Amino acid sequence: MREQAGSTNIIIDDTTLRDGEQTAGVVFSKRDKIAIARMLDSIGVQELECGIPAMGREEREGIRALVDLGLNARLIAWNRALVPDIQASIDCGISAVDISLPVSDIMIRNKIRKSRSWVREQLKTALGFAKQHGLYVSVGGEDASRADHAFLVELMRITLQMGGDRFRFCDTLGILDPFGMYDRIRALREAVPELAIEVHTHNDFGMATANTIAGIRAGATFANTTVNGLGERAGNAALEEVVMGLRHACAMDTGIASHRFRELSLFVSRASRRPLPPWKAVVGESVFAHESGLHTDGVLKNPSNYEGFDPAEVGLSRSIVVGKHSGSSGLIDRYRAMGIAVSRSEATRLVERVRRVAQRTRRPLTNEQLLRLYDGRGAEIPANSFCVC
Ligand SMILES: CC(=O)SCCNC(=O)CCNC(=O)[C@H](O)C(C)(C)COP(=O)(O)OP(=O)(O)OC[C@H]1O[C@@H](n2cnc3c(N)ncnc32)[C@H](O)[C@@H]1OP(=O)(O)O
Ligand SMILES: O=C(O)CCC(=O)C(=O)O
Repeated sequence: MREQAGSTNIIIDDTTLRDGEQTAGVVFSKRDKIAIARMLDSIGVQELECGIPAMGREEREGIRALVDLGLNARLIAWNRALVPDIQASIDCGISAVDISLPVSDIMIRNKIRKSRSWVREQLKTALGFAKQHGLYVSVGGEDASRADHAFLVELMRITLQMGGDRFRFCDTLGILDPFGMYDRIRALREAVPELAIEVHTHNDFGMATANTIAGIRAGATFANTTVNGLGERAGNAALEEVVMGLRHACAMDTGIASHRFRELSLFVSRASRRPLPPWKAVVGESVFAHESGLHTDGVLKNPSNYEGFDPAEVGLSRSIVVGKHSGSSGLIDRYRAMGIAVSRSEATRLVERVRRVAQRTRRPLTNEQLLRLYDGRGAEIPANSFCVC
């Protein structure tokens, strides 16, 4: 198992407890929030966006309970650029805040119905208040991907001058592609190299993870993620995908211990009541299941033929499925696991029968079915006796 590639200065700010819970219809119990925060902390996630104090008493109590855990991870709370919101964060014992402002003309005009100068002044007021209270501040540029570059640079310079700690570039609608993301972040890095950039992406076109990684490659050092990619509409960039993608596609290690990803994903899936698809990248139960004859043969000879990383790295294990697309190598291996030695010529004969059964039942075969085929009783198997594997 390889947990540590060259380690980097990338900070994962996981927002499962904020944007993840904004998934329409999702509500975490206080107990689940605590358990999720503890798990994320224990695997080394450096920062948790943990909620929105302005939502009221119950949310504040939940945030306070997280503060009281004394985690290693920094807790950061989301706020509008309003002094009372920030005061509510302070009242929860929070020492780091995201101060969010819509920054595109579309949202400035049509959502908050204000002007660029209002945004500028409101940023100064809110950031000034937060800094007077000694808070760590990420300034959130909502809808930054549709904003004017020069205006973003102006806001970043205000942030820097007033002691803000970083700027969050949000692709709020998930409309960028990785090339666009790379160019936007690169240009902002070059314009204001002294201010750290955080990337927050959405998955509306299935590009959230790719866009996050593109942002990191362009120089962002903070990345927002959510477990299982929960989040508004099509969700955010998935923690497990970003961490494993950075590690294996970019040789950048976040230092996060990935071997509990499957356990974490199952927990969040249950807590959010959002099922985890078997094919879910990185953590789905089937992502290391091999059926196709040529793949199975390759994997059995050496797993690296068809696996981008060792399943143990994320707490999964490999399985060989016998079904319609199987070949003799996979079948021999499966019978061997059942304690039965099958020759290649026997396997070739059996493959034909396996295919017929799988075609009829439209499912992989169970050990019991394979035993019956081996004993020559396959034709007796009634279709309705087959279980789903
Ligand atoms: C892109 C994102 O994910 S941002 C995070 C979004 N998350 C949420 O909305 C979940 C939690 N939200 C809530 O509980 C509520 O919306 C609250 C507590 C924040 C605000 O509730 P309410 O006061 O009832 O107002 P409502 O929900 O209608 O919010 C709209 C108001 O916020 C203002 N607003 C929106 N964003 C901002 C901002 N970043 N800074 C300042 N004001 C803002 C709007 O202009 C509007 O004010 P107006 O009525 O004067 O035009
Ligand atoms: O911090 C912000 O500005 C908003 C973050 C967000 O959830 C978004 O823009 O999608």
